[in-house]
Amino acid sequence: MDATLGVRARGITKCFGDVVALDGIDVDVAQGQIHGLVGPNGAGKTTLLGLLLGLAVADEGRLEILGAPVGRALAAPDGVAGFVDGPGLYPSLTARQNLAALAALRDEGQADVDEVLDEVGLTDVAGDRVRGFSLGMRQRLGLAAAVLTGPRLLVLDEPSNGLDPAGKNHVHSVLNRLAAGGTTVVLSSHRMEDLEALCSEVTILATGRVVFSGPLGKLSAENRELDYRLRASDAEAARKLALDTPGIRIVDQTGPRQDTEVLVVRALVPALDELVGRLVRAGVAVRELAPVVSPLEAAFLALTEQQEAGR
Ligand SMILES: Nc1ncnc2c1ncn2[C@@H]1O[C@H](COP(=O)(O)OP(=O)(O)OP(=O)(O)O)[C@@H](O)[C@H]1O
Repeated sequence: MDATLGVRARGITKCFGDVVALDGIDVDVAQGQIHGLVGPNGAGKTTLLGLLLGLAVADEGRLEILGAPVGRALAAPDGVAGFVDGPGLYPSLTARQNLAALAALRDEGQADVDEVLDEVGLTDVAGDRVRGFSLGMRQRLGLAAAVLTGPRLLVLDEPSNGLDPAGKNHVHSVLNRLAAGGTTVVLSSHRMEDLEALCSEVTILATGRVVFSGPLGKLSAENRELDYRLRASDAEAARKLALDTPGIRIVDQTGPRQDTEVLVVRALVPALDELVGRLVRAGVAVRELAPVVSPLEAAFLALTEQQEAGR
């Protein structure tokens, strides 16, 4: 057992009849880390989160949570909170009443309820019945309910679903605060930009197997060519310099939103650095330079394509 890990999974397999939802997966999540689960639909993310929440038991393998082995009982392990398939809330109660009921069960005070409502940005609607809440408001209230239990492992399935930008900021700041205080967070998402903003490590799942697990930096640092959007002060001069720079290829833009002021170049980072140097020396200003898809999304697509090709 490793007490420094929030989650340690070894050889975890979970089947539903003939469907192998998880196929012998290994995952480590350090305590106090925000860890993202990524993968195509049906990859096994929710199944894994369900095992962490004690909603199901693995068929094979060993799962340790917060340093303790998980038994065969269907119950949330001590210190674990969260939700899969949306939070369980009482629709006929108000947001405050939902949390107050939970706080009463745990002998928490009303002050905690108001504080956590404020933290998720629901103070203004605290007196409204949950029945009328949008998906994003429910997600935030579900997070508030989980936070109220003072979890040491927080497990969230698609917590960003339905969130507007303000809601997303609230959720991110709650998760960052919890992690800074030592809470381990494991969450799934299809939104790469959220994962990149929040997570230090990710696990990519495809058809029940781990395709990658580790720091985001390791994914971006891998020797992979990416497509970059380049907007320069002189588009024609930039195009000529790009054509002359070894290791740079110009990619035709497709789709209805072609922008003649923007060049899309495919390159490894050193060739891109060389091109930027040449642009600057030629007096061409670089106004925008960013990957067309993020390194996580590119790695995710490449890894899952590789796996599909190998099947
Ligand atoms: N209760 C269940 N009964 C039968 N099959 C299930 C059950 N739960 C999950 N599965 C199957 O297990 C596989 C993994 O599903 P899971 O929900 O874990 O994937 P996911 O990565 O969360 O997908 P999504 O991104 O669509 O939420 C899928 O093939 C799914 O159909």
